[in-house]
Amino acid sequence: MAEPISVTVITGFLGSGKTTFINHILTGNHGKKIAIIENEFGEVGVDDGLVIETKEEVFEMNNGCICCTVRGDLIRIMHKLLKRKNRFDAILIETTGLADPAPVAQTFFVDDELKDRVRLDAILTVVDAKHILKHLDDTQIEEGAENEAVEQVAFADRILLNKVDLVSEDEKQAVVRRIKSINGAAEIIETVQARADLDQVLGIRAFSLDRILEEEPDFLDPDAEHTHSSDVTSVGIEAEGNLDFSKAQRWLSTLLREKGEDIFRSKGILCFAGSDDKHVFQGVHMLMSFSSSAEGAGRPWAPGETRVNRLVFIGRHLDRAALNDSFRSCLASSAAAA
Ligand SMILES: Nc1nc2c(ncn2[C@@H]2O[C@H](COP(=O)(O)OP(=O)(O)OP(=O)(O)O)[C@@H](O)[C@H]2O)c(=O)[nH]1
Repeated sequence: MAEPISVTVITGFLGSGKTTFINHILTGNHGKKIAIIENEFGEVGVDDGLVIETKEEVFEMNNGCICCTVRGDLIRIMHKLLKRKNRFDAILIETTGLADPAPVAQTFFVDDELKDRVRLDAILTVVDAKHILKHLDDTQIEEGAENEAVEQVAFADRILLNKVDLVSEDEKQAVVRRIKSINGAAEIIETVQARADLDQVLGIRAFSLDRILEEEPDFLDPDAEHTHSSDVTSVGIEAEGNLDFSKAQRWLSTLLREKGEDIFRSKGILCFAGSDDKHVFQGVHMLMSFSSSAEGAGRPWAPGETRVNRLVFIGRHLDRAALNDSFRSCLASSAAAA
């Protein structure tokens, strides 16, 4: 029988740098044929426009959460990939920032076909050095629900301590201590823009079933209970039309300055009046940035592609009507723009 295909599960809280990491791998010199399975949280998917275009194949699963409702889809995609004549050397699975990696990993041990033909190489957890403590110590999570940021660190075989450019040495050491208190076994790799040495993250044979069973004795029980906190929700906006750049920038910077504690993650693909480029907006709590396809961010508009603004806000206490209204008031052609 052929050598099992290596699967890497990439997890990490909202905005930690998972897509950045995937892009780093895709542009790296690994000589492997890689398939990517992506699962994004939020009513409107944006990541398909943010993963850079390469010859690799990307499969999206955006109809629910990979660790709960769409595990059947994951199994179906995996079976399909295994049937391919020209096989993949490796499969990367990017989970949503709110996923528990354990049920995803379990899939490869309880499905009879996958068990024999796939080898879970590692669970890699990307950690945002600036924001992780806020989420590990989140006191607002509903009773009975899991803190997914803690689960993601606990289940990691290797941790990418990312965004070390945003913290001081003391802050970084505090994060390292906290990570080690949750998971003393995982090696920690410090990164900026998730630029880890590929030999340290792919084909590392780091996943250990024994360690996981120690951590979670019912890991192999397909009926094990698993409850997400339901107060973190998303508001998606999908609309044609050109935005006025200054208005949109003012709107988003004010919004994140005032509500960035509760808005964990925001991102979007935007159309601006007077520009043919695709523009990318990225927000993680109060930090935000704009970039464009002309600068290499995201894929440029394809010929004939309908230009649609797609934004998603993920967090607590989101005001859907206010977000939609303020978006509309930034349209260059709207009455409010006059
Ligand atoms: N300063 C800094 N920013 C980073 C670094 N790595 C990623 N970012 C930025 O952080 C933002 C989020 O990165 P993504 O890679 O989209 O994060 P993600 O984990 O895929 O996010 P979601 O899956 O949407 O939750 C983007 O604006 C990135 O450019 C880093 O090392 N330093």
